Amino acid sequence: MQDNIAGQSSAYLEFGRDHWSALRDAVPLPLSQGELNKLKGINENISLEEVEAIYLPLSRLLNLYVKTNQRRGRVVEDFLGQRPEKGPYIISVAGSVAVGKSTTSRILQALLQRWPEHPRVELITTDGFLYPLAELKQKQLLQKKGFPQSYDGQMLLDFLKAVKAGHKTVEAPVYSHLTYDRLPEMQKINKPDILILEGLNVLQTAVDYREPGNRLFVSDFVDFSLYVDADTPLLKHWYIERFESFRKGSFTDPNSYFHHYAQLSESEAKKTATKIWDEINGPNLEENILPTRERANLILCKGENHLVRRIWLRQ
Ligand SMILES: Nc1ncnc2c1ncn2[C@@H]1O[C@H](COP(=O)(O)OP(=O)(O)OP(=O)(O)O)[C@@H](O)[C@H]1O
Ligand SMILES: CC(C)(CO)[C@@H](O)C(=O)NCCC(=O)O
Repeated sequence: MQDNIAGQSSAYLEFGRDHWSALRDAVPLPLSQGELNKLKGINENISLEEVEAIYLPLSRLLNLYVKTNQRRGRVVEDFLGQRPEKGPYIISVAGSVAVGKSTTSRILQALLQRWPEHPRVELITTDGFLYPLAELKQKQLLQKKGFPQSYDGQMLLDFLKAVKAGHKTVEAPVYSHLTYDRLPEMQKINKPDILILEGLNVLQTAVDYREPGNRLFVSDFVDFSLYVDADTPLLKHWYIERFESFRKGSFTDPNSYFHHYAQLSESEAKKTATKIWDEINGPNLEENILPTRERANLILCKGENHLVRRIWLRQ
């Protein structure tokens, strides 16, 4: 499946791993020991060789895009004779459940904030814009969690509108994987240089509008979009593997929505995770997420062990 992307669309430049990683030579900033430790803190399974080979060149590419955008902003400023309010450069990260969107985003946040042109990089996930659990239950959408209709699309668009307009502080709702629900506290976005917006739905066009006639999409506010891709059997495997590590870890917390799963045996847990994948996350991937892949500016294709095998960059 992954190897078909370039065949389907000549709009993309294709890079093998070696070609791409050779581009890191031009990254002027080597990672300090403190930064390496910080990256390990994001995810202990991430290999530092992978960070250097894949994510450093990616941060350099994004730095070039952001700088170009900043230069374009200065043209408008010269033309107007004054500096207009300007929101952050927005980078979106899409892909399946369990592909590693949040890990990828956190690595990018750590790498991008090292550049002097954009030291303030904030990150939010669209999970916070899922309807609260009680509302999902009432709308009978619990089995459709993560599908387009399970998000408050208008709230997400209102948030992006305010951020892009350069408002000083904008609040976003926060989701907890532990309670499976929105948290009472909000996350404050304080006019960063870059905002990374991560979620299943960031390339989708089908959102639930309160205002008829409002045809804006998330992508209208996004400056650069990434899609993290992997073959479906691998994604299912990663989902089941993560469920298993939750069973031993966070599900043992009595506050966990899935606390009852902590009692399951390993084989029962595998069966449960397989069922959730086959009934919810797998169909959502096929119907709503994968069809958006070729809208992205850049596609990162992962293979075994989350190692990136190929990169496609829209020309
Ligand atoms: N680069 C990586 N190297 C090694 N393991 C990784 C990497 N990226 C993600 N993982 C692992 O893959 C699993 C899924 O990662 P993550 O939680 O980041 O995915 P996600 O796409 O944000 O998921 P969700 O949509 O459910 O929030 C986790 O177990 C994580 O530890
Ligand atoms: C919160 C989402 C939708 C996306 O991260 C996902 O993790 C989820 O909860 N999916 C529903 C089925 C499940 O529990 O995995």
